[in-house]
Amino acid sequence: MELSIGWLYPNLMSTYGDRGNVICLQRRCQWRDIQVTIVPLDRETPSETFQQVDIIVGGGAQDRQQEIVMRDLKGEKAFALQQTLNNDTPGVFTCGSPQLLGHYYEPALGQKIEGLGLLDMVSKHPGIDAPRCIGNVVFEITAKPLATELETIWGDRPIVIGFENHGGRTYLKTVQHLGKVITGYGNNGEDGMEGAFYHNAIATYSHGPLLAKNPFITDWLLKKALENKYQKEITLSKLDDSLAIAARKAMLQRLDLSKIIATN
Ligand SMILES: NC(=O)CC[C@H](N)C(=O)O
Repeated sequence: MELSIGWLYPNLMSTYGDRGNVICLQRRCQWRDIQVTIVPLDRETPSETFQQVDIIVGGGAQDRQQEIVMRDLKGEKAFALQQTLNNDTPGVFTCGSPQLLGHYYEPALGQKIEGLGLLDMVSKHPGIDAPRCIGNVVFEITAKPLATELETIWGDRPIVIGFENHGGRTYLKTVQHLGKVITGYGNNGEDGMEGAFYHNAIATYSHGPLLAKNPFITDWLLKKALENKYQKEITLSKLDDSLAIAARKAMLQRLDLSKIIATN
């Protein structure tokens, strides 16, 4: 079997280590003898390519880079990306990239950046004096049917452990939340909710990188992508996740959560 991973604007949207998500997907494919190609979806890339990949990964970026990306991601490319996500292609979008999938992002300085409007939500930076939302974040995925699917893969509650670093605050309208915050800020530090879930697209504020600390999300993305591509049910072989599990335990202990959450 083979998969292609589309990586949105690798040069402009890799400020926060989210390249690690691409590496995790690649490695977990290679360990299972699944051929994998990484396809940069960049300024030089023709719009058709945005529709030819099996998984999409979008990372975090600074406000200035988000503006450059949105200028490029207009018209045909925007349409192609919308089609891809509406056709249930799985994707993981972190921090700056979900802000661009919503209606708009208002930075602290400069003009409002119009987004794709695919996710019914808006993001605003409260101003240069407002504190950034920085730190370790733990949340439980509650979005349907994702939560149940993840629990089946992981054999445990889908508790996500990550790291957030954002000035923007996101407010959801009709789109489903990804999960409920256990510790950290989440979407806006006010409503206790984190991320968004749309078709098979996971939008989150969590870096980490997300997929290294939460291998069950990596496997869910791969399973969905293979099932879409080969039109049959896929059961992925188990991998040795003992290092990731040890890292998760250490972090829960550090955050004084190990008594409340017994997780893999
Ligand atoms: N980590 C990020 O991607 C940051 C996104 C955005 N520029 C913000 O500060 O809100």
